[in-house]
Amino acid sequence: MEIDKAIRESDDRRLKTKYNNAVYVIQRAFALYAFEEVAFSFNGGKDSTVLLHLLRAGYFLHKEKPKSCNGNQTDCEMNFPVRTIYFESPDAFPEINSFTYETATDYELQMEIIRLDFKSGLEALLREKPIRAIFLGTRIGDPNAVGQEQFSPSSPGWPPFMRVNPILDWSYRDVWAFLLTCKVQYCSLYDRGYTSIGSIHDTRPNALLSTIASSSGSKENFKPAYLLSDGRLERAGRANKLSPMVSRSVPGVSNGLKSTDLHVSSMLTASVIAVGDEILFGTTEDQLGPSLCRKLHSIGWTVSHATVVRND
Ligand SMILES: Cc1cc2nc3c(=O)[nH]c(=O)nc-3n(C[C@H](O)[C@H](O)[C@H](O)COP(=O)(O)O)c2cc1C
Ligand SMILES: Nc1ncnc2c1ncn2[C@@H]1O[C@H](COP(=O)(O)OP(=O)(O)OP(=O)(O)O)[C@@H](O)[C@H]1O
Repeated sequence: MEIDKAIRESDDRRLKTKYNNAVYVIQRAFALYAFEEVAFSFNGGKDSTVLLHLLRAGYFLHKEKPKSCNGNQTDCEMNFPVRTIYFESPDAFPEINSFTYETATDYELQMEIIRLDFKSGLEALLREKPIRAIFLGTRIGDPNAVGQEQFSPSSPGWPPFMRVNPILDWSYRDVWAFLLTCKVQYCSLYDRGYTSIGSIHDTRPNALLSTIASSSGSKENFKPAYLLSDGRLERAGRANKLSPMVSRSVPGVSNGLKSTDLHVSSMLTASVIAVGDEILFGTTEDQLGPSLCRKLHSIGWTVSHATVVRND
């Protein structure tokens, strides 16, 4: 199995630990549920691409290799029998759609396309199929990961199934370390500065990866997603990270990117307050404030005030 080999040969110890733990969770799920009772929720995003390869590795390690292969079975020859579900939306990027379809063909995934919202789609699926557990590429830091564990029952009001989150504890860096170490394909948008991908209306390249100052007037280019140094800012290009009040004011027009930009730049204003007698005494220089201002500016915020106040 190429993935397993690539990780074993890597000298990234942290990645090895993350990989082993994720594969352990996958094998636990395969031991708890029959293959026809599990599904893999795949949307062509970077996290679900990682999960696809982990699942194939976990499945391969879980199953005994057929004797006739003499251990020489290649990845392409390995049939992966887990049902794959993709909630296809008319608002998805064409690059995401084509990557999802191409990957399903390349890895012979039994992919079902669902053209309903998540909840209704899952209700319909569970009425028809004996599914009890669904693998997701959810990670800590995703807004919907709050309160979740590696095995978390679906929320109240949702159809009943177990959410299995093998990469819940993976960081942004871990995701890219895995994709680059294993040399697997990922959606081309990530090479154009997109770091987390929602719909065409609410997602744009991450400004922290811009190669030019926004004021210079020349065409803006973006570095690849794996060069983002602070993974906590991976959702900086997604408008729905904004407060509900700000998000609601973004109209759902077909070319929503421009109007989102307008709202982001006109509505996101910050004041930076440094607290410290030592700064006011002049014995310490405030280094955090200026660096925070630079960071906020680089992701499109306006800083209206920067102040130093006393400890009390
Ligand atoms: C297979 C699947 C199961 C889900 N189960 C739940 C759930 O139990 N409770 C819930 O609030 N949201 C559930 N969701 C919605 C996700 O929490 C989330 O909104 C979605 O993955 C989009 O994430 P994003 O905003 O990071 O793109 C589920 C989504 C999928 C695809
Ligand atoms: N449209 C969808 N169809 C199927 N599964 C989905 C869909 N949207 C989200 N999911 C599931 O939810 C997980 C978390 O979604 P999320 O958007 O955070 O990650 P991602 O799309 O894999 O990567 P990125 O954060 O770069 O967009 C996915 O990995 C996938 O398992």
